[in-house]
Amino acid sequence: MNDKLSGAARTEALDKLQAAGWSMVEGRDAISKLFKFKDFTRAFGWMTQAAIAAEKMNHHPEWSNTYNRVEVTLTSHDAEGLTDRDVKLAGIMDGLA
Ligand SMILES: C[C@H](O)[C@H](O)[C@H]1CNC2=NC(N)=NC(=O)C2=N1
Repeated sequence: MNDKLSGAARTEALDKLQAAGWSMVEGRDAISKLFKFKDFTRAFGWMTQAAIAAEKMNHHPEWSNTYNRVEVTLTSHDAEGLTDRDVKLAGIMDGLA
């Protein structure tokens, strides 16, 4: 699928994501954010909700969890870069946190 973000739409989307704590991944067209929770139960509960939302969108995060922290990377593998799907999933994840 070739729906990679570009031009003004990309700049605007990345500005908003950066203001929300997301940053560009070095060497990849991807964004990442470290989510921190009170404890493991909160972290895993959030992951469960985010996983259900991701599955509904058929758009899946790269992520890892250690105790109360979840490191998330988003990119669109089929487009080999950032798309609206990443922006949407990032917004959902922020809303659930
Ligand atoms: C076959 C299936 O539709 C694809 O593999 C989907 C599933 N989830 C996905 N998630 C992400 N992040 N990128 C993709 O390109 C992607 N593709």
